[in-house]
Amino acid sequence: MTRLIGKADRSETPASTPKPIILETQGLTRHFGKVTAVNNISISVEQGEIFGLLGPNGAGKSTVIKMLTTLLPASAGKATLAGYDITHQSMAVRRVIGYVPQALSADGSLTGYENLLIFAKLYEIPSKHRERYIKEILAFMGLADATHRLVRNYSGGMIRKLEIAQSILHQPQILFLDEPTVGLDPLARTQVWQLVQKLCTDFGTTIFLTTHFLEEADNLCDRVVIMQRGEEITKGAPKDLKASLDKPNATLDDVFIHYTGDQLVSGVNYRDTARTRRTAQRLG
Ligand SMILES: Nc1ncnc2c1ncn2[C@@H]1O[C@H](COP(=O)(O)OP(=O)(O)OP(=O)(O)O)[C@@H](O)[C@H]1O
Repeated sequence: MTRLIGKADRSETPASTPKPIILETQGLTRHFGKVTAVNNISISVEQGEIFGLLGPNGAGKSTVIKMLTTLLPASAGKATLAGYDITHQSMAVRRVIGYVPQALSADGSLTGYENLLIFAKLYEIPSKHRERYIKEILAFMGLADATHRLVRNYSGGMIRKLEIAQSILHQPQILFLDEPTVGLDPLARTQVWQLVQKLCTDFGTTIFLTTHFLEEADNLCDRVVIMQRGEEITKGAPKDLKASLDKPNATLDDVFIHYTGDQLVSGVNYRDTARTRRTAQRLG
């Protein structure tokens, strides 16, 4: 695929070279009435990084993503993406981001091609380029054979890939993925993660994701933030967070439990939620 953002192979950049900050928040806060969903979050994400937002149900992860994607106004604080302010330059922010929400965003009554055509029009891709771009992106996603099949006949993993295709058609610099592997079987989950990694390593796309699957966050993410009840609990590279526990062979699960206490949230604990979501059928 030739159109995605110019190659910025992370392996070519010496580890010590500081990379530009592409996303930065300062004191980002959101209230819903008396509920403080997100409280004073300050994070910075480097260009080309895979950054993970982790936390139990209700921690505030989706609310952070919704503010950063300009779907929800912040109650306080600020954030910039690729230099654009989410409050004062929301249209510019929307042009440089892609967003795959938790909820299903593909239309089952249309083919994969037709779904992408809608997004191509929304992104104002010139009509003479649309067919080529769509075919390129479907091939990149491994969906070329399913181009003209109705999406209702796709597997959950194929739909997720199509949704990612929709969100990167306009070559965003930053891709937001809210729980991208919920409800997928292990094979489909692995395929989605490989795709995410490929986007990042081959094309320099910055990935900002939320997940309940800590093992995957551990394998994929350059850095993570753990949130609980709207607050930032800890952040860092998974290997540094694990090393900080002073426990042999510590996992990111251990880190999570250490910092959050695996406390009950809305009557369901983290482990139950992760288990439930693992078996959930996204498409019913
Ligand atoms: N539109 C809303 N109105 C009122 N309260 C809301 C709204 N959206 C979120 N909240 C509350 O804000 C808090 C954070 O919710 P949020 O969905 O951001 O958490 P989350 O970490 O994404 O959870 P999950 O993992 O279940 O998706 C919760 O207490 C939630 O009930």
